[in-house]
Amino acid sequence: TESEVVVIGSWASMYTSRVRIALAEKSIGYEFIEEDLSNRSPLLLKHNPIYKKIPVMIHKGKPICESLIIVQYIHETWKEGYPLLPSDPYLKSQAAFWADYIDKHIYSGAKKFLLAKGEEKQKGVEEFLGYLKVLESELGEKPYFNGESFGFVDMALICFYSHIIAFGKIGNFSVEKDTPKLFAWATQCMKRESVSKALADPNKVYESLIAHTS
Ligand SMILES: N[C@@H](CCC(=O)N[C@@H](CSO)C(=O)NCC(=O)O)C(=O)O
Repeated sequence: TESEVVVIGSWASMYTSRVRIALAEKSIGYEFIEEDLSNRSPLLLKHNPIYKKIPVMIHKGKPICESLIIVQYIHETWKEGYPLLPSDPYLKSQAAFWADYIDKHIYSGAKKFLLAKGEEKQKGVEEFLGYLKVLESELGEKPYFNGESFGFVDMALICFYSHIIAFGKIGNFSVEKDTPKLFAWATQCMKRESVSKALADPNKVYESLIAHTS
C-alpha cells in the first residue's frame, strides 16, 4: 500500500468513523482497508502492536493509533481547510475534556446493559442515559458542542450515533424522546456529508450487536 494516507478500520467501528469524518472535513483522500478483528491482518499487528485495535492511520508509512490522537494529528498536519480543533488553548482543553468524557463513558456505559438482563439491564440503561444527559446539558442551547460550528467534540460523539440508535433498540429507549436536544443536534450533524458518509446504518449496527451479544 503505497497511498500517502491509509486507514485500517471497519464499517462497524465508531472510532474509525471519527477518523473518516476528520479526513473528509479536510478533503484528504485515503485508502481504506477493512479489518477483520476476528483474524487480524499482519498490517494491523505491525502498525498497532500495543493495542492491536482499529483505527490506525498510516501516513507516509508511519502509523498513528487512537482515534482522538489521529484527529489531532490530522488537524496539525493539514493546517489548511476546515479546523478540527480550536486554536485557543483553553477552548482546546475543554474540547479534549469532553471528547475524553465521551470515550470514558459512552461505549463502556452501553456495554453495561448490552449484556445484562432484567433489573441489571434497566439499571445499566438509566446509567447510560445519565451520561447522555450530561452531554445534553453541556450542549445546552448551542448548535454544536464547540459553539457555532461543527468541531472536535461533535466529531467525537456523532461517530457513536448509529450505535446509540442501536443501543436504544436493545435498551428500549429513544434518543428523540429521552434526549431530544441530542437528537436535534445529531440531525443537524447528519446533514454534513462527512458525517452521513462515514456512519454505519443503525440497522446493520443493531444486527451485528445482537449477533454478538445473544
Ligand atoms: N480508544 C481507541 C478505541 C478503539 C477500539 O476500541 N476499536 C475497536 C473497534 S471499534 O469498536 C477494536 O479495535 N476492538 C478490538 C479489540 O478490542 O480487541 C480509539 O479511540 O481508537
